[in-house]
Amino acid sequence: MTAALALKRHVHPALGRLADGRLLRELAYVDGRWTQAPDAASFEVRDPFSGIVIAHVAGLGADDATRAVDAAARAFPAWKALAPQDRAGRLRAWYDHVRAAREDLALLMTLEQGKPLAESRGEIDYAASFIEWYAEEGKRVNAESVTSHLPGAHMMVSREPLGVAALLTPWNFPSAMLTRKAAAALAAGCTVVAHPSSYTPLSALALAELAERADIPAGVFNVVTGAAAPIAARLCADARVRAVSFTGSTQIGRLIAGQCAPTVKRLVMELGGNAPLIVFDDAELGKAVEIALSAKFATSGQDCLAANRIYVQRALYPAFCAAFAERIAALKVGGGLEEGVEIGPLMHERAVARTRERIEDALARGARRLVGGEAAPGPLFVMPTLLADVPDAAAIMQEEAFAPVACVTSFDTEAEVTARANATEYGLVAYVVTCDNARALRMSRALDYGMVAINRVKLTGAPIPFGGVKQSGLGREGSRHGLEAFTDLKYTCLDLAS
Ligand SMILES: NC(=O)c1ccc[n+]([C@@H]2O[C@H](COP(=O)([O-])OP(=O)(O)OC[C@H]3O[C@@H](n4cnc5c(N)ncnc54)[C@H](O)[C@@H]3O)[C@@H](O)[C@H]2O)c1
Ligand SMILES: N[C@@H](CC=O)C(=O)O
Repeated sequence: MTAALALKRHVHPALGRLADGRLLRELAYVDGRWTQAPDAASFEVRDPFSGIVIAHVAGLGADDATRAVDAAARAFPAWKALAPQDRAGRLRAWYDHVRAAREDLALLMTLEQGKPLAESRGEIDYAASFIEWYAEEGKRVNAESVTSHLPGAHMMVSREPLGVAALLTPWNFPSAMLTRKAAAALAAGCTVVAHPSSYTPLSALALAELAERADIPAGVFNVVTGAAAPIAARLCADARVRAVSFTGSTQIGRLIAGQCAPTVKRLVMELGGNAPLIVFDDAELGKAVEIALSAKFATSGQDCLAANRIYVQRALYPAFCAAFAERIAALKVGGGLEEGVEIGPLMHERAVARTRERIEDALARGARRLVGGEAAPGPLFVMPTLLADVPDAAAIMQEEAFAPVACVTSFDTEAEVTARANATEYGLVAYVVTCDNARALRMSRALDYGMVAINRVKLTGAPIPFGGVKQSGLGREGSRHGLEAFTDLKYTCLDLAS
């Protein structure tokens, strides 16, 4: 089905704003062809704000995933054999197309994901930055040399692409999570089979359209749409798939790691967060509140980096709660296309029900609701909420809220708050707000997290190694480490006498 037909069939009024209608793709992209499911199965993609169906996307199955791996395996030798500069040229062209289509890509993202348009534009910039970064970094895939310990032998070490990589991406960052993985894999010389979340496949399909325009060869970049469980299971079971890179919950990450064990694959896992944000009483109140607001409410709280547990030192606690409550109550809630909206809908009904249960659990355990509970503008909304005095044992402090609900509690000493912040199976990011530099460094060393932000929120980007410790993940994305994750070291020993 062509995009033009799709535009006629779907009635979402905002689709008329697309400057380039061909970016709305409903078919999967396999071996350089736009591909229907053999039984023509499809699934609906809905705008979570209005509930209006935006598209019917091809519902491929496990056998189609195998066909995509066939294509990726066929394409691998030629893609690997290209000079890194040639691969870089295609990636650079892909980057240019993404930049040029920024407004359309942002619109599609807001329609399928619900996030405010300004956040979608920011995500497109973020997504494009990974393509640009890896186009350059792919030219520098170097390995160390080894001084021979064997007489008459010359030793060489190189980095070789792993082969076919499966990329399983989530709905909260539908473009950036795909390009952060795909650009690294492609720059390393791997070929890719991507599976986007069925809530947000349109962003991935638009990126495939732009990859095709960038002359990325058939079979090198494939997007298989359809139910996650059978497709992911088939990709994990296929011995030709040498790496699986997944972003999503720790629960599904464990499942995928288990499915990959029989074929011993390289795993890159970007999983859950449960981030602590620690505000010491020497902090400037206004700055601390702005940091908390941004660290908690970006992406409407549906962010693996979201501040899930906010610890405020006792002397500052009452003033912090009052000022934070005032800022939260003023957040503008609504559809992502409305001017000035800061908080959009959640992704699905399960998330709304789960959030309500967690709020009730916290209240039953003695928490106080300072903001929230008002009527919402639609069924998938949870109004921005502030809970104070939330005990550490509450479910919402133990699990990621993934919703616009901020939980605040007080603490007395540095040692106490460090222990409480570390008392979790997660270890992605932690935030610290203090004017004492020595304490900031002590905290960074003591916090068992892969990333620590001190006196600021924004810390990500293409040059940094993004990732967590403990059950927040395996490996790193971004930076040269993200590229090396898609390579193996090859050691060659040459006999100098022959
Ligand atoms: N780290 C992240 O960026 C991220 C992104 C999305 C969701 N999450 C996590 O997910 C939780 C809430 O989201 P949810 O209810 O949609 O969670 P979920 O666990 O149902 O889904 C999470 C992701 O996993 C994928 N998935 C689901 N079942 C799968 C399977 N059997 N095989 C392979 N992939 C599968 C989905 O496509 C989705 O993208 C949150 O608590 C959060 O921790 C994390
Ligand atoms: N916000 C994260 C993605 C996780 O949800 C990022 O910046 O990469």
